[in-house]
Amino acid sequence: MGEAPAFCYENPLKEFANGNTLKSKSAETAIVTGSKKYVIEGSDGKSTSLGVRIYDESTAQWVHPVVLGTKPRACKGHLAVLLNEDRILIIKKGASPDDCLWFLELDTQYVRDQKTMHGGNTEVVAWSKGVRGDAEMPIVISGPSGVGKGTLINKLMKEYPSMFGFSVSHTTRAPRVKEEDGVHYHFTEKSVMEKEIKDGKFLEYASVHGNLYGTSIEAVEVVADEGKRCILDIDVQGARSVRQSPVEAIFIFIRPPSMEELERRLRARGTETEAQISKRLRNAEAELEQGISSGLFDHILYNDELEDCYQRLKVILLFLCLIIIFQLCHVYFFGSVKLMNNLVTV
Ligand SMILES: Nc1ncnc2c1ncn2[C@@H]1O[C@H](COP(=O)(O)OP(=O)(O)OP(=O)(O)O)[C@@H](O)[C@H]1O
Ligand SMILES: Nc1nc2c(ncn2[C@@H]2O[C@H](COP(=O)(O)O)[C@@H](O)[C@H]2O)c(=O)[nH]1
Repeated sequence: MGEAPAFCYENPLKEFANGNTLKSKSAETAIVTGSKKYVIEGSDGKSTSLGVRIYDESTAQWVHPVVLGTKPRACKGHLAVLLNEDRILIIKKGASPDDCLWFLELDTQYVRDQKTMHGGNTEVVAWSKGVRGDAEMPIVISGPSGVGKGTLINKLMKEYPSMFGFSVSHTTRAPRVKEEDGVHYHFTEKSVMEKEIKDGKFLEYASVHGNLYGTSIEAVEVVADEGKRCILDIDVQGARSVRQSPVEAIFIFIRPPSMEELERRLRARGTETEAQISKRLRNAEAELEQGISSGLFDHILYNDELEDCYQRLKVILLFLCLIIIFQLCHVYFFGSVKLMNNLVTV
């Protein structure tokens, strides 16, 4: 299960075992790795979330890092365990099952990429939620523009409104007639979105057909908080970014029966100018190439007859539900040990 806590001001395990409320001093834990001591600040009665500061022994300085991701809500106390030298597992005291496990990422690929984006010399850490069972695994749906992703997703949401939730992306493109802000997209100014990307608010983003599109961490969490499985409609670049992120997801690529049919659908939709249609069709060729042959996707679906394709999509999703039921049965019959193993190896 990883390493023992490297350093704690008090013994939080003892406190947890006694069921005592932790005193304010013990609401902080510290983990030492290399020359750095990561102090996780618990509730001081004022802050609403857990804080992080770093003591760098090589410079004898305290540093306040850039903290990415949604911060865990403050709690009565917590236990911190260093895992694989690259992240700290936080177990919150008195939190609900879906809020009790968190990771503070110190040196994961994602954090290293973000450090580079911040110029290389800035300390960066990232929070990610620890409870990530299959039940919450998002579904990423990609495919060229006009292939029918939105149509398939709409059918799914209509048939299973309490099971699936749509991740509302941000985009800098102009709204189409009938598109609503906050429902179809969060329509955003480029400068605002660029700032939010820099602040680490996005799980992924990409420049698609000349505009910026991105999935905010909040958009995915809103759906997860509703207890629904999140559906992301994103391009292939975005799918690749999600693959490289700590988020585990199921990746589905939708392909058209032919380029001629794709063009027919795009024109029939009537939402793009001639120049935009040409651009989208040009990009479609590369997207199809990457979608089919990169090994990025778990499933590739032909959207020829809409109803057939929809049924095949449902078979994939139904299979996932069976796995979840199997896992729940496992937890029910064999206790929580297996569940804990899963959680810490996420
Ligand atoms: N199997 C199908 N057969 C015929 N027409 C289809 C099929 N699937 C979708 N369409 C139609 O094709 C058009 C494009 O579909 P849709 O808007 O869902 O594509 P999309 O992949 O979401 O595009 P974008 O990536 O640009 O958002 C729509 O007019 C839709 O009704
Ligand atoms: N990487 C991302 N791609 C996204 C996101 N939201 C939508 N998209 C993709 O953009 C194109 C064009 O969409 P349209 O609404 O302008 O037709 C399409 O392929 C979408 O899948 C996102 O958040 N990230």
